[in-house]
Amino acid sequence: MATQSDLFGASVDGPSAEGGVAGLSAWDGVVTSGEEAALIAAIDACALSPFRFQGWEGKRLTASFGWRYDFDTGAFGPTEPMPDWLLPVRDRAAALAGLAVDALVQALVIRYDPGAGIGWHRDRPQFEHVIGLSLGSAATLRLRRRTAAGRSGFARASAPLTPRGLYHLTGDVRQLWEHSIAPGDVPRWSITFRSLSETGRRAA
Ligand SMILES: O=C(O)CCC(=O)C(=O)O
Ligand SMILES: [Fe+2]
Repeated sequence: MATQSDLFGASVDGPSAEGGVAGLSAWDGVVTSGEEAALIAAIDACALSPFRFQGWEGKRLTASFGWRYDFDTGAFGPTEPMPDWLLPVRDRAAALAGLAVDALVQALVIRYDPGAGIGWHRDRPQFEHVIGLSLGSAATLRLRRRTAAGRSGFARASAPLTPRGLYHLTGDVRQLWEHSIAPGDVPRWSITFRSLSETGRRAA
């Protein structure tokens, strides 16, 4: 049975400690261990390529379905449709987040080999809701938000990502906070579903 923890058990340091991190929810045990193994095998069977950003190549391996934002060129547009094996998890993700299934038009699959992580960022404004499923191993979603105090001031928070668990980023955590995952020493896989924002729909 999936359980939801509002605020995700996030621990927050600094100025926004009382407020927590609005917009962050998570559910444990959203897929079974058998489903997890099948999803990992399906991701590994995708044509994964290293994440590229303006000529720089990252260590994580990715493939996009439905819609694609190319960080190398800034191009945004439709791509290969979501494969059938992603649809049951997409439907579960949408139901838990309270969204229509057809709202989640993008899926990004990622494999993080040991030493691969994801640096500080906010997801592209062409997307709205962000829902991530973690597979294979635990990780920590690190969060930071610039404070009024000055250029180097950040409020920081973190939330545990459990394997087979799902997290949803909307509202403040999506719009105001940046997130990152430190490189691990064991592999981790993730599937991130996203809806289009008004900006994304206009660009489509
Ligand atoms: O692997 C994850 O759960 C995070 C992925 C992520 O932040 C992204 O692709 O924007
Ligand atoms: Fe992200």
